[in-house]
Amino acid sequence: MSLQPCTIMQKCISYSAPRVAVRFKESEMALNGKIAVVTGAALGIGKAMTEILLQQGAKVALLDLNETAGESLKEALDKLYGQQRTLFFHCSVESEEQIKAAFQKTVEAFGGIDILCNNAGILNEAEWEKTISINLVGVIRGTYLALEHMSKLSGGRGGVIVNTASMAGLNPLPSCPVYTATKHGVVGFTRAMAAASTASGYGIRFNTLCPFLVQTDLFSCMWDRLGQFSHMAGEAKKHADKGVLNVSEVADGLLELVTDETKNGEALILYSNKKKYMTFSVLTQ
Ligand SMILES: NC(=O)C1=CN([C@@H]2O[C@H](COP(=O)(O)OP(=O)(O)OC[C@H]3O[C@@H](n4cnc5c(N)ncnc54)[C@H](O)[C@@H]3O)[C@@H](O)[C@H]2O)C=CC1
Ligand SMILES: CCCCC/C=C\C=C\C(=O)C/C=C\C/C=C\CCCC(=O)O
Repeated sequence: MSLQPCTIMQKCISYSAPRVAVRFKESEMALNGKIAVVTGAALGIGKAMTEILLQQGAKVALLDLNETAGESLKEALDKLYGQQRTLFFHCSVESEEQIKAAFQKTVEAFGGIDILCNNAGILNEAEWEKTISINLVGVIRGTYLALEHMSKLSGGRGGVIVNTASMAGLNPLPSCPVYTATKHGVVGFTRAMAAASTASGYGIRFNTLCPFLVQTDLFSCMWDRLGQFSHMAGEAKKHADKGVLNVSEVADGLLELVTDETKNGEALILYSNKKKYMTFSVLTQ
């Protein structure tokens, strides 16, 4: 697989139409009547998550900082699924106010929230504070605000929250220490929330997706985002040789975590053509 600098790659990226909508009969759709929110929904993994949730019958609120890409995706999805199936909100996960407003409008339009995918993330070792703010603080903020609508303790129906971490949430990526720290944080936060939910009766399951490399802009553009670690860019080639996932493989992983009601506090590791659940050892005294 060849890796290319961001500028060239962006010219190569063309809009790929969402997968065909009418693949399933209504009775076969696992998420009929469910309401989902996806952050970072306009491109890459979030876009594929949105598509699979729609294919399975859910209504989806798309939240993204990129207004142009978000609105153009909404327009394409309207043609396939009808205008009533999706909402788009121009929203940064760094803004408490914007997330709050997006959740509130979703509940008013669709009648609740059953599924939250905290997916928005960046890789930028040069802007490391922003990386922490989006990748980790954004996930915590989204989760806490969603609890107000989803938790059975506050009148919600319960549901499932899936946070996009990474293999870098389980193993170190030496060229990206801050990205690694944020993704370890997401895995730890999610596991703790899963246990808190069980202990407190939120009625919400919490899981993480931990993909290896995925063919998206984040991956293609990492060349100029490594900051003081840019001399380690060759590491990418070594990793890429082990295989790169496509976004629909990650979306399939999401569907498994959303639909399998036995999964809570799990980290689903996704490699190209294979997947497995992380086994965590628990320290006892
Ligand atoms: N591409 C990869 O190799 C891997 C990516 N991941 C994770 O998957 C998630 C999605 O990444 P990709 O789809 O690859 O990236 P991407 O760059 O293709 O898409 C990210 C989306 O998030 C949006 N976004 C960025 N900052 C935002 C903010 N502050 N508020 C709202 N939306 C924002 C972008 O506008 C974009 O639509 C990230 O959390 C990333 O860390 C995990 C493992 C591997
Ligand atoms: C040179 C830097 C490579 C950067 C690659 C670009 C994007 C990566 C995004 C990720 O989320 C990373 C995903 C997987 C790799 C993480 C850990 C590597 C573990 C190494 C191993 O176990 O083989």
